[in-house]
Amino acid sequence: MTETKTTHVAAGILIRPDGQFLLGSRPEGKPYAGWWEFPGGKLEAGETPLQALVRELHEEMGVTVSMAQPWLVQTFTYPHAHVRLNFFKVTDWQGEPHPHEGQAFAWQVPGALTVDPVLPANTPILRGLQLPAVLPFSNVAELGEAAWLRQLDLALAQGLRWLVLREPQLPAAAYAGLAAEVQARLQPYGARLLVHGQPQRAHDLGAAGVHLPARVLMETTERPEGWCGASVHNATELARAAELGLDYAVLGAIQPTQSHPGSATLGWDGFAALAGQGWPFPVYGIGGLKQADLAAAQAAGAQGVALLRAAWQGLS
Ligand SMILES: Nc1nc2c([nH]c(=O)n2[C@@H]2O[C@H](COP(=O)(O)OP(=O)(O)OP(=O)(O)O)[C@@H](O)[C@H]2O)c(=O)[nH]1
Ligand SMILES: [Mg+2]
Repeated sequence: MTETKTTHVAAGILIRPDGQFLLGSRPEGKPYAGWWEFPGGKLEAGETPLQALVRELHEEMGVTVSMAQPWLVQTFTYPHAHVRLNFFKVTDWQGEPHPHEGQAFAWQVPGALTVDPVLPANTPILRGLQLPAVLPFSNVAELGEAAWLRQLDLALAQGLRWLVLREPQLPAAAYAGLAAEVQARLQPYGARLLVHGQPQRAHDLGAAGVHLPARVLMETTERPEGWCGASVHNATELARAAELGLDYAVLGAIQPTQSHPGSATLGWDGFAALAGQGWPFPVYGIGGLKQADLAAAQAAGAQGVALLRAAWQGLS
């Protein structure tokens, strides 16, 4: 039997207040020289990922990390190594990046890279960086179509760029008609529609992607095309989402909700225990949340909050 040795790596995503993040080119003489990566390197014996991150960023570019949050964990098999990459979001540091190893640096806008190629293991990370902090779910069921579309227009003008169209009460034809209305509104903003339900439905409606209910997630065996996330409630469902290589998961319920009365709730402690297990995608909290819960969510390790009723309140 052959045993695959795992190389543990820590890498830092330096994020400026304007949202741009830093990539560096790999120096000559290393595998994948010239490819773009997040600065970082291998853990030394006895080091934690955070300790390795702090050391590597200092060695490679003279930056002193003062604030770093563990973000995604990605495993990947290269011809030269099987790597386990611990990515951190670095939001505060001292010193300007200096190329101590002859590398080049480039600040990049999420979703609009100007450099290539990027190391193949980083593709999901670059997708994750495009996801919003607040993921809105539609609420036609409660507001009615006309009133909700008015709120959607306001939200788009205020920056909404992602939408999960979840209306399980609508028959297929009515859902398709609504999706077309919504697409026409999102398109001028370059906003993305995620259809709720089966992957085939998203394909037929020409949406940017699909949001799988947990039941559909558990019967899905191949990663759907386009953007794909899922609703999850436990470690088993999170593990399935990871196997499929999904872009995000929405984990809940955090608090009791009107849309799912009587469901079990996790609270932020329960959320943190599940979401903190080193998933390769960002995890949102959902269930009875408001915009004002964003800080608590992120403190619990969340990408942000998925909002249903609260996404459409207080807009004017
Ligand atoms: N630093 C870094 N390494 C990455 C990224 N993505 C990725 O697949 N890797 C892989 O992780 C491994 C470790 O990276 P490294 O070569 O930077 O290690 P290091 O700085 O300790 O260098 P060394 O080899 O001189 O000790 C490499 O196999 C590299 O291909 C990334 O974004 N940043
Ligand atoms: Mg390195």
